Amino acid sequence: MKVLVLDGVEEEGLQALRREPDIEVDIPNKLTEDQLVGIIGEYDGMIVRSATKVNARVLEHATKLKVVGRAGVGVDNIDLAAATAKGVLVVNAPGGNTIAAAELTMAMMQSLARNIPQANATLRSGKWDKKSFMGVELRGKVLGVIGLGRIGSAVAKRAQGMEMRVVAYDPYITEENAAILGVKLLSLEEIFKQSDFITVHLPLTRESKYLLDEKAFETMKQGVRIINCARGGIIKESALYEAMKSGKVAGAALDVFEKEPNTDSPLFEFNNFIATPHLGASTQEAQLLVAVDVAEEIVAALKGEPVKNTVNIPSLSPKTMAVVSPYLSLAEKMGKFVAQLVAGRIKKIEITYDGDLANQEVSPITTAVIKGFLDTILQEMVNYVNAPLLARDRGISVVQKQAGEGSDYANLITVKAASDKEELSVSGTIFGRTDPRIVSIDGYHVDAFPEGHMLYIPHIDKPRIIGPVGNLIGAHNINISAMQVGRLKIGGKAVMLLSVDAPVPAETLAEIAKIDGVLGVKNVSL
Ligand SMILES: NC(=O)C1=CN([C@@H]2O[C@H](COP(=O)(O)OP(=O)(O)OC[C@H]3O[C@@H](n4cnc5c(N)ncnc54)[C@H](O)[C@@H]3O)[C@@H](O)[C@H]2O)C=CC1
Ligand SMILES: O=C(O)CCC(=O)C(=O)O
Repeated sequence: MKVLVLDGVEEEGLQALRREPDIEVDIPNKLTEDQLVGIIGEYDGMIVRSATKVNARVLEHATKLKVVGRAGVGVDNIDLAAATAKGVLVVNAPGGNTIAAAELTMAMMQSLARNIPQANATLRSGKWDKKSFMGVELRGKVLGVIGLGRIGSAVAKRAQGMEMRVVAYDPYITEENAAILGVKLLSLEEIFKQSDFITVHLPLTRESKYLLDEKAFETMKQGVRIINCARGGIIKESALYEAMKSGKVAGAALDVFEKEPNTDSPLFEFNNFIATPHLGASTQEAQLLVAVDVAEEIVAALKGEPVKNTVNIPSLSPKTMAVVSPYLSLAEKMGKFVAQLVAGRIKKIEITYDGDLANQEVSPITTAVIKGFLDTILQEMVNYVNAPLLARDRGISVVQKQAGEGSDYANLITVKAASDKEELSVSGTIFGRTDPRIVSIDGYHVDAFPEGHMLYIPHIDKPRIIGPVGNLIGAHNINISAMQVGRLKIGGKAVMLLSVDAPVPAETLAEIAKIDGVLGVKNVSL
């Protein structure tokens, strides 16, 4: 597999990728969009920061691409809708650059308060000018934080260390969580009214675009100072320009712009405006951390293992991850198993969770079943991102049920598939924490390790079935490594599940089907 690394991602952090013998890492110099379009078809994975635009055109040519990793937080340079439609997983590396961005915000705030960049420039131009640079103290000032997530919280803590009073607006966090930080949650209007400094730490979304516009500046305190180390476009630059011109805003610091790169903003005409070229994450520590994180995520994604920081499917909390990850592989295999057994046009897949799983967040396990099922029947790439969409597009209704009828197992997953011809169900469990088993097929008890090649033979429970089946398979020199037989009553219907070292050829299947009492025979490969 090949992974393309762009945008100067810290190479030292890519050890997780380099350790993988099956993964080749390419780190070319800067590529134009046309160059990227020309080569992207060779790659299974790619890692970017913010410069490369992973747009619909690039994704259209990415025929092998399975995962895009963002070495950082913001994914506005990646077309998520196009990636999802194509089944390309997008992962990011949040957390690694939190402190870097929070520290830059603090540096911006102190620079605004004390005119450090301007005084430095004046002095170096040969002027010892003390009078022009009278500053203000941060102590006792009100800091309005908009977006109290990872970075907003880190900024709040640091500002409190400087004896500022911190208030925040974030509709998605609770009063309790804000109170733990010693921060009071206010409405946006109150933030505008009360704050001496306002800093934004939220993603750029339809909702947050131009959150600070003409109207917002009007309601702010005279002499407010503004900082944006999050995303260009949260602040409307033309409105900021007018507010600085009128004197309403006493200073502004931007690390990010509506259009980047930007070297000729009209805002540069103001001496009380300071700017950096999107340096929020540019510390050695942050770049190493995000590279390490994203490289690990890419390896997990390419190996088909669970990923933590997915952007275009719901991220799993470490707690949920710990619960679901042992079941993902079993669930995928159960989906494959059912897909190979059930005949006809599939209409519905119902997944029921019992035991420990009855009260857990199991939707990723449901997705794993669907992924396994569709992987078996579709040519196109199926993954955790597009599996639910592909099922919906094919008119397959997916039903998830918890706390079913109860079972004797500590945990039990039952996958029931209904087609226009038949209904069939398979149950599986994990013994201990890691030992997967298929424990029933259509209500018939079995105990099979879901791996490799298997033969499923429903039959009538009577003598001279098992022996002839074994003889026919042995005659073709195929080794049987395990055999399970389940019946509900003597002489009734029974199922046989054989684990074999190779798929059984079609002609042998035909011979087995002719044995008196055999009701059907199917190869299953997991
Ligand atoms: N300048 C730079 O180099 C860097 C910029 N960033 C940017 O900083 C921003 C924040 O990053 P994190 O703190 O890691 O993200 P986060 O996801 O931890 O926090 C974002 C917070 O914004 C809140 N939020 C979302 N929509 C909102 C709205 N309409 N109004 C108010 N609050 C809203 C969320 O509830 C969340 O608490 C992101 O845009 C990220 O891309 C991050 C790292 C470096
Ligand atoms: O990678 C960078 O330099 C920018 C980081 C950033 O903006 C983010 O993580 O959202």
